[in-house]
Amino acid sequence: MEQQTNTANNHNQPSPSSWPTKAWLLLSDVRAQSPLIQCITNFVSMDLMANTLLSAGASPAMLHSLEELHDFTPHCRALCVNVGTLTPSWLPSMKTAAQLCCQLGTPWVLDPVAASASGFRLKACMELVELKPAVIRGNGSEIIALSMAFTQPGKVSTVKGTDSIHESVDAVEAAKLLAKSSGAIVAVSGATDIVTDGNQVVGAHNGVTLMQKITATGCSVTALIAAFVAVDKLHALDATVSALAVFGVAGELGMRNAKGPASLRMHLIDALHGLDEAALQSHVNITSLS
Ligand SMILES: Nc1ncnc2c1ncn2[C@@H]1O[C@H](COP(=O)(O)OP(=O)(O)O)[C@@H](O)[C@H]1O
Ligand SMILES: Cc1ncsc1CCOP(=O)(O)O
Ligand SMILES: [Mg+2]
Repeated sequence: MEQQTNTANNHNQPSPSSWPTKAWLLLSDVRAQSPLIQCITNFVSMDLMANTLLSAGASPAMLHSLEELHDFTPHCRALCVNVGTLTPSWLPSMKTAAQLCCQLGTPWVLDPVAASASGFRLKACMELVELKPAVIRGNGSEIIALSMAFTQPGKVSTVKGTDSIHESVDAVEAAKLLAKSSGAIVAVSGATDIVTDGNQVVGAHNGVTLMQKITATGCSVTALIAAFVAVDKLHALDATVSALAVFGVAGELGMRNAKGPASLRMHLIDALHGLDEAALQSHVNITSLS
């Protein structure tokens, strides 16, 4: 039986001065509870995503076989679904796991990688959104493409591939529309990470530019969001903002020792593992944008 204490749940909507405390309490809860997080993700991201979850204190499991879901998924505290290397044979597993989570009240998080790169992928992402993710996290181009698919049927916003051709701030209105039409918290990563429930908009200003040059940092922060939502599922917006800020702070601290993307990847994981309250109090930079 996993420990269910949740110190962060005792806090109301954070004021700007209490965001670092909120982030610290949620990270502490992840470390104390070590929630089991199922990840159905792309081949590129499996390693970094699992190591991100482990270094934050969560317990990752990369299971995607349809045959295992009914036994395994009910034991998870959250699910992360990522369509990065989507094939028709994987989609039923993603949908079944998401449906199981909905039935069980388990939060699940969607990463719509390269959402409009193909008609197949966009349709799959839309079908997954219908299965009520607690959070959708993408880069600017992905959120604009997915939002447009729901709000302007027939129009397709192009994506280059998995990297964004938009700034996150250019996707604020699209994120709000997607949040309203889906009921999910929507997060747009970038220089400023933007999080919205459709009304309130919060910005997390942590991170370093070089994080864009490490593949699967976006995928990994989506999984970290799943871990934070697992320990505070009634406050998914706060959990999402906190996870993005914590990952960004780990990037900032890791950058002190990094010589380039490869060593940043290593030092970011080390920094995430070693994060303490003092580091979060001095580095977390979250503001209201609404
Ligand atoms: N210009 C930037 N400055 C600081 N952090 C950034 C910047 N761009 C991306 N990041 C961070 O890198 C991580 C991955 O984001 P992003 O590159 O937007 O996702 P994706 O890999 O899905 O395209 C996030 O934690 C985000 O905050
Ligand atoms: C390069 C690539 N191709 C398919 S999935 C993937 C990884 C994308 O990771 P991220 O969205 O975190 O950059
Ligand atoms: Mg991505």
